[in-house]
Amino acid sequence: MSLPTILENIVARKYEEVKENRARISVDELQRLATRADAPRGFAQALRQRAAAQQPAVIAEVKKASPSKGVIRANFNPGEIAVSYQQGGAACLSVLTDIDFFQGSTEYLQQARAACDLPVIRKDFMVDPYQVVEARAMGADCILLIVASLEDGQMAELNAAAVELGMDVLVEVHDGAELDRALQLDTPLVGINNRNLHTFEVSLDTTLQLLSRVPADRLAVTESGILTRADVELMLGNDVYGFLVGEAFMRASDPGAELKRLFF
Ligand SMILES: O=P(O)(O)OC[C@@H](O)[C@@H](O)c1c[nH]c2ccccc12
Repeated sequence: MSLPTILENIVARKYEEVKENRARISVDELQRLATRADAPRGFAQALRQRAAAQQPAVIAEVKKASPSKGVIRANFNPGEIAVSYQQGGAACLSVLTDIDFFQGSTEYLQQARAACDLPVIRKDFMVDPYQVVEARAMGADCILLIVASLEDGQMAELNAAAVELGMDVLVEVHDGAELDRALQLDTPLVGINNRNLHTFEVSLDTTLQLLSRVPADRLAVTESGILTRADVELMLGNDVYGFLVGEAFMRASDPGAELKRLFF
């Protein structure tokens, strides 16, 4: 028997976390909070607008740490980072809310979103509809669904829950079999993760190889490992306009200035 991968460890812990949270706040209470939350900002729409104009549509990530890299940014103020990203030309934000593996938090998402006008994706490992309601209650405009960690039925259920609450869905794949499953969902945003979440290996070829199989009515978002201007040009040269970038920005003293330097 092989050892569990990091993704399997994270997902196993997620089911526990959902149980703990449900014991603290009932789903009915969360639903009430979701009803009162600030109206969703159009996440997919913001990306599509840029891509239609053949401009980079950048989802800029607010990420303090990761399991593969440890602490990425010590001087971490989500509100300041959000403002800087907006000034640098980001279309949307991504905020890690996972506590145990990414040192993220709900508060970080709330602080980042309150500091700017950009739509925000809750970057976490969604396994239960409870987390989708939780996402809207904290103000999220979009959720991430990672195909590698979900059954088809679960994916459909989580997608429906998000749409019901007015949120968009970014469905993430890293190989052809996962892409086939992702395309069964009626969602406009397909993320191609260049980082294999089982092994942490990063290769931009992942995007280039899967790209031709993404239908024209979906927006492909290349995720992870975009570090240089050459990486950006490689993607734009292949008509990839959607980007999800964290580390390259988080390691710069001024994240938004680095965004502008790499993309504009
Ligand atoms: O920091 P990077 O290499 O630019 O990557 C950002 C983003 O793609 C990455 O954080 C990510 C993509 N999919 C995820 C799923 C869970 C956690 C994190 C991620």
